[in-house]
Amino acid sequence: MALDPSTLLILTIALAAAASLYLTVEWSVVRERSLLLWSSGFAIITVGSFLALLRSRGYLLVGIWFANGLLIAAHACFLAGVAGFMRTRISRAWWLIALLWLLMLLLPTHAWWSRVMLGLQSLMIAVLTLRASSLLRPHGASLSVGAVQLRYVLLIHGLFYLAKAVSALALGAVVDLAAFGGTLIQISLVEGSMAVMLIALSMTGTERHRREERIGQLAARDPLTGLLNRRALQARAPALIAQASQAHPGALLLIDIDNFKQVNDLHGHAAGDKLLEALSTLLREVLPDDALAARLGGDEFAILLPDGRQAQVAHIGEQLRQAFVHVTQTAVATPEAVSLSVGVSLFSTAALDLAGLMARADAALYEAKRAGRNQIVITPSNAA
Ligand SMILES: Nc1nc2c(ncn2[C@@H]2O[C@H](COP(=O)(O)OP(=O)(O)OP(=O)(O)O)[C@@H](O)[C@H]2O)c(=O)[nH]1
Repeated sequence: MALDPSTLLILTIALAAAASLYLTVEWSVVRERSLLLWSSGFAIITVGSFLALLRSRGYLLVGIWFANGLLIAAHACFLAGVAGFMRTRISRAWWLIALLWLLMLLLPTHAWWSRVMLGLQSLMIAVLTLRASSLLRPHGASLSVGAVQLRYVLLIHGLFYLAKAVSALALGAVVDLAAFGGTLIQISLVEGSMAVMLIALSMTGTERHRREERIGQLAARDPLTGLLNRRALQARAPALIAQASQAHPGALLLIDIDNFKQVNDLHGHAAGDKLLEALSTLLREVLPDDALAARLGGDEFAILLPDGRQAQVAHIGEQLRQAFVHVTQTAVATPEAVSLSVGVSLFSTAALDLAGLMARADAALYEAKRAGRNQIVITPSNAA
């Protein structure tokens, strides 16, 4: 079936313009540079397809190959956008493509050059697209669904252009780029309109997902210390508590700064804030990676340890207590020592939930305060 190139071009113009507009609106909300680059790519495709449509009807506005060249520029924008999205820099050598692009515009008009133009153009687009797809490989961090979709859509699109370059240059296919003649060009027009739609769809998903992830992360954190907040601890604690067994007990530590009010009263709120930050830094240094550390509010912190053997917990508590006293002694002068009181609740079953463990740790903390502060009181698990 012979497909009407004009119809396909009009379809591509409409889809690319819609994609460009859609991504611009998305950019106006998210303000991510990659969205603007991708939107520019689609705007360039819109202009290129429009110029190609005019050329096919005999209106040659800017050089015979300019419209095809624009497709290379559009894919360069896609690559730059992907690099921005992945927070990576691409080599300056990619600017050579721009140079090659300009040189290609000087190719003669003769039909034979039509094949050369299509081959070189397809090769450049394939290289740009496959590079963009390879940048989207997850490096340690997992990618969102949108980003994975984009990676595969770009991979297939790039491979298609590679096959197109080979067929244009090596096979004896009929290629009349200027008049959109030949099966290869017709297939390419169909692939083009499909690719516009799929690439744009996966691009819009990528940044939105990242933004939602960022909002989720912010909502889970205490703004001053960056530790988990109470709500996030409540959400994550059940999974950790459920792991506890006689062989692998866990522990909940409640930490409260002693005489913290004196720091605020004598040295100002900012000095108090600095001390809270210093304690959170200590927690990050001393605690194992699998621990959950949260600021519950004011000068009160909670820690859930998956390794809750008594000796291990006592060691961590003691490390924190000593290191904190050292910090306060050198940083703030107060009538009474600013130190840490720690109440611990050990657990070897999931019999108690977070609230139950908190109540026990709170009782132990109260004991520590009553016994003169600056100490750790541990409630063993068999007291549950
Ligand atoms: N700088 C600062 N202070 C805070 C913040 N949130 C609460 N506070 C203050 O923390 C202090 C908590 O004091 P308390 O725990 O009641 O008293 P304390 O002096 O620590 O006494 P003990 O706990 O009994 O040893 C109060 O002065 C609050 O105003 C905060 O985000 N920053």
